[in-house]
Formats: sequence, structure tokens, C-alpha cells
Amino acid sequence: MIEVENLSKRYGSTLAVEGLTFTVRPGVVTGFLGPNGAGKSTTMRMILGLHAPTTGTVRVNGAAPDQHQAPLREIGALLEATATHHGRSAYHHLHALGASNGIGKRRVTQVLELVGLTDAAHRRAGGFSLGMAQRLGIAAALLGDPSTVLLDEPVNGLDPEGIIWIRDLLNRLADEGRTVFVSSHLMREMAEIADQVVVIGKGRLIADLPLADLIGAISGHRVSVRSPQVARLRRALFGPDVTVTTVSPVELEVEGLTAERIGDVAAAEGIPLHQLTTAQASLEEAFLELTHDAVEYRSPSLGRV
Ligand SMILES: Nc1ncnc2c1ncn2[C@@H]1O[C@H](COP(=O)(O)OP(=O)(O)OP(=O)(O)O)[C@@H](O)[C@H]1O
Repeated sequence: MIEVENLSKRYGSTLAVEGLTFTVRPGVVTGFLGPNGAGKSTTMRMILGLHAPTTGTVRVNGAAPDQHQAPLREIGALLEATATHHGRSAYHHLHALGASNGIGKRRVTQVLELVGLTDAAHRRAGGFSLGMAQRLGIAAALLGDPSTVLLDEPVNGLDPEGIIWIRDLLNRLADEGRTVFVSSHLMREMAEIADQVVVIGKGRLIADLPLADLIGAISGHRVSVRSPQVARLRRALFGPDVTVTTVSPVELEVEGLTAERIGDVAAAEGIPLHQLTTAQASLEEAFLELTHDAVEYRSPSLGRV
């Protein structure tokens, strides 16, 4: 569990993070979204105890990050552009990292297998592709079998196969009851990965809610309906808070009614339907709309939950 309370960070005249409060819970994958420069990396570094907050507190698994006796066992992290000793093999890199935390060779072999690098274990890490380097970074994050895992932009630069692999891994880690916190500005991929999302803009919290609610709140439940009798259907759907747009001679777009309600009305009137689909805004659209003017910080309908 990660608990962030009233967290702020100032770099000279730049207020990178301002008054952030949120909790990342175990058992689900929580996404951390924000446009470039929103303060995601700064927040993650404070969660890891690498940067001192200007104000506010961070607790990881109930304690301040620098209070943990064996940090690798509490929180494992992949930071953007994680440094690797390029001359070392993947195995030796992990072994050196583990040795300083009392982690033995058996665990090194295990994590190499977990990330699919067993065959490349004795190759020089400096010669790794970006995808392999990301896998090695994730192996390092998992070395201490931590209950909390924090990954900054793990999907960056990965091919579709790598993205599917990360998605499956994160789901598995969450299913094991771990706290999984993962940042990204790649909205489509995040939509595939996260269950819960914390959205920030200009260092401040914009929303903290389940992914499905974010998409639902932004898309406003538009329903597309196809019928050979659109004129009759239009009349039947008429109501005070309902907006119906004729898209074509056989298709309407409806706002203000659920697909179920439209289906019931059509059935009651004996109007045949050929298609009934709820439009789902992609996370990318939702995100752009939400962060469109981060100066306003939070849309009234999207308070914290
Ligand atoms: N060490 C630093 N010194 C001065 N300013 C910094 C430092 N680190 C970050 N900043 C500034 O703080 C703000 C937040 O940066 P941060 O890297 O945390 O954002 P981000 O959301 O991770 O962005 P990105 O998606 O581009 O990585 C930016 O304006 C950045 O320029």
C-alpha cells in the first residue's frame, strides 16, 4: 500500500508537485497518468525516498520509505532510464544488486526466468535491446519479492508483444495481492493495463477513480442504434433529457438513455433494431478531455472517490 498525503515538491521556482493526496491499494493495478511534466516521476521518486518532499508525507506499507530495514523487499521500482552496469551480464547485474540486500543466487535465477531472460542471462546487458533492458529492469524491481511494485513508464518503447507481456505480468502481480503502481502517458496501453487510475496535471490531482468510471464519465454514455424505422424510433425516444441525432437514414445516436432502455422502448413499440452499441471513449480521448486545461485542475463531476 502506498499512502501519499498533501505531498508537494518545489525545485527553485518550479512547483513540480502540489498538495497531492491519494492511496494506492493492493490487489489492483493502479495507473498514474498525466501529461509530460505533470509531476509523475517527481512523485514516484518521493515515494521511493529518493527525493525529499518539500511538504507532506509518504508511507509505503505503513512506514516512511527511508524507515524500511530491507527496502528491496518492501518496494521494487523501475525508473525511467534505469541505469545498468553495461559491461556486466544480466545475471551479474542482478547478483550484485541482490548481494547488498541479502538476496541469494536462487532468487536471481527465479526472476530471470520470470521475465523471460534465462537464455540471455550471461550476455552483456549493454548489448540488450530496449525490450530486453526493460525486462532486466523489471527483474531488478522484483528481486526482493516486494509487496509493492512501482514502474515508471514500463511500456515506453516496447513492441506489441512486450506490451502484452507487461500487461499479463502486472495483472499476475496484482492477483498475488501486491500493490502495483505504474505510470504512463500511453493512454491506449494504460487502458489495457490499469483497473484504477490516478490522474494529475501540473502537479495537482485531477481524478482518482476506477478506469471504467473515468471512461464512462467522459464519454457520457452515447448509444448508437441502427433500425430500418429511425423516424418512429426517434419519436418513441423523445424525452426531456434525451438528445437524439440522426447519423444516417438507418442510424441514430442517443445521449441520455442507456442501451437497455432504448432496447425496451423499441420492443414495446414493435420497432426492429439491427444494432445497439454503447460508445466507449478511449482512455486517450478521456485523458485529453480531462487534462485539456490542467489550470482548472478538476472537473466538478470528477472529484476524488
Ligand atoms: N531535478 C529537477 N530540477 C528542476 N526541475 C525539475 C526536476 N525534476 C523535475 N523538474 C520539473 O518538475 C516538473 C515535473 O517533472 P516530472 O519529470 O516529475 O514530470 P513527469 O510527469 O514525470 O513528466 P514526463 O512524462 O515528461 O516524464 C517539470 O516542470 C520538470 O521540468
